[in-house]
Amino acid sequence: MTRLQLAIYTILSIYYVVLPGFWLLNTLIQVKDMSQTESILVTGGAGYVGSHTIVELLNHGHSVIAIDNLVNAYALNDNHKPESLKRVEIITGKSITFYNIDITNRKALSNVFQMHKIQCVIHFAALKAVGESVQMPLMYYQNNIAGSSTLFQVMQDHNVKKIVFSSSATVYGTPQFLPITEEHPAGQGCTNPYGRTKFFVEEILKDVCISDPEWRVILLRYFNPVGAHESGLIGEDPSGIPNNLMPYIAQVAVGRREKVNVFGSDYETPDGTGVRDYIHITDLATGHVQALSKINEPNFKGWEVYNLGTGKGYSVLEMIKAFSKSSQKEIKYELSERREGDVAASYADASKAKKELNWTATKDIDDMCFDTWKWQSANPNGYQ
Ligand SMILES: NC(=O)c1ccc[n+]([C@@H]2O[C@H](COP(=O)([O-])OP(=O)(O)OC[C@H]3O[C@@H](n4cnc5c(N)ncnc54)[C@H](O)[C@@H]3O)[C@@H](O)[C@H]2O)c1
Ligand SMILES: CC(=O)N[C@H]1[C@@H](OP(=O)(O)OP(=O)(O)OC[C@H]2O[C@@H](n3ccc(=O)[nH]c3=O)[C@H](O)[C@@H]2O)O[C@H](CO)[C@@H](O)[C@@H]1O
Repeated sequence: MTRLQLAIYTILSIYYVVLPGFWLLNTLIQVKDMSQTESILVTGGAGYVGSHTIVELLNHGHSVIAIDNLVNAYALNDNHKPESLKRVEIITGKSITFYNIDITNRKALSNVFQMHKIQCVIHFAALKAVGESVQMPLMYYQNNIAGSSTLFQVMQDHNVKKIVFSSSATVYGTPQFLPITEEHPAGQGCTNPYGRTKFFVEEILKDVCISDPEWRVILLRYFNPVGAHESGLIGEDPSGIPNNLMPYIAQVAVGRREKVNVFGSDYETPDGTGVRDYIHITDLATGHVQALSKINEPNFKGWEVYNLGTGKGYSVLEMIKAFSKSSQKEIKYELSERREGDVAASYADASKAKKELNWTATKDIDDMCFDTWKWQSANPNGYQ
C-alpha cells in the first residue's frame, strides 16, 4: 500500500466509521439523558393557554414534553413543530420536545410515556367552541371525554398519577351568588356540551382519586383568559370568526372586522352589558406553575379545585373602551340581541388560590389590552 493509499484509507475510515460512531454514541447519551430527566407532559401544548404555560414552565426550570394533534394550532406541515412552540423556544431560549399525537390514540400516548420520564401531566387538549359543541356533541364527547379517559388510562399504566386539568368557570352555570367561590354548585347549570365535557372530566378525575389514593389532581377553573405574552410573539389565534370578545375586539382594531356586536345591553349590570372576570394569560400560566408546586407537596392528597381569576368584573363596553385606549384605534360597536346561554355577570372569588397556591393575578385590564394589541398588530393574521 502506497503512502497516498494509506492516507486516503485513513481519511475515509475517519469519515465513515469514527465520526458516525461518535455521532451515534452522542445521540444515545442524549436520548438516555432525556429519558432520565423528569418532564412535565403538556397536552394541547401548541394552543393558546398551553403555549403561554410552557413559557412559564421553562422559565421556572421545568423540562417540557408537548403533544398536540394540531386540530387548532398551526404548523407548516404535520412533521413540523407548531409555530407557537417555535416562538416559545425563541422567547425562552430553550428547546421543547414535541409530538404530533392525538390524545385518543392510546398506543401513541403510551410510546411517549415509555420514552420519557413523566413527572406530572398538565392537560389542556380539548375542543372548546361552545356553538360547535351544540352542533356536534358527539365529536366533543369523543375528543374531550374519551380522549381524557384514554390519557388517564395511559397515565395509570405508567404509574404517573399527578395531573393538573384545565377546567372552566362555565361549570358553575348561571351564578347563584357573586363572587363565585369553589363551593358554588357545579354541573347542573352547564348550558352546552362543551361545558358538560369540562364538568364530566372533573368528575372522572374525582372518581379516579377515590379508587386510588395515590392520584393527585388539581382542577383549575379559569374565568376569561385574554391577552398575550409581553413579547408579542405568541397570543390567541382563533380560526374563523372569533366567538370570544377579546379576539373579536382585536380583529376590529386591526381592520379584519368592521364592528363588535355587543350581545345584550339590558342585563342587570351597571351599563347593561355582560360582565366577566378577564385574566391575563401570563397570570393564568403562572397559576399552573404554582399548581405544580402544590401537587408536589408531600402532604397533598386527592383532588383540589381552584378558581383562576382576578376577582374583578368588567363589562363589554368597558373592555371596548380600554382596548381603544391601548390601541389608539376607534373600535366601532353595535348593541345587539343577547347571545343564548350567556349570563349577566360572572367573576371569581380567587382567595383560595391566593391562600393555598400562593398565587394572585398581577396584571390589569390595561396590560391585557396592551399585550393583546401588541400581538394582534404584529401578527394581523395570527401565526400564518
Ligand atoms: N381559552 C379559554 O378561554 C378557556 C377557558 C376555560 C377553559 N379553557 C380550557 O383550556 C384548555 C386550553 O384552551 P385554549 O384556549 O388553549 O384552546 P386551544 O384550542 O388554543 O388549545 C387546545 C389545543 O389542544 C389541541 N387538541 C385538541 N384536541 C386534541 C386531541 N384530541 N389530541 C391532541 N391535541 C388536541 C388543539 O390542537 C389545540 O392546540 C382547553 O381544555 C379549554 O377547554 C380555555
Ligand atoms: C356561552 C359561552 O359561549 N360561554 C363560553 C365563553 O364564555 P364568555 O361568554 O364568558 O366569554 P366571551 O368572551 O365569549 O364573552 C364575554 C362577554 O362578551 C360578550 N360578547 C362576546 C363576543 C362578542 O362578539 N360580543 C359580545 O358582546 C358576551 O356576551 C359576554 O358578555 O367563552 C369561555 C372561554 O372560551 C367558555 O369557557 C364559555 O363556555
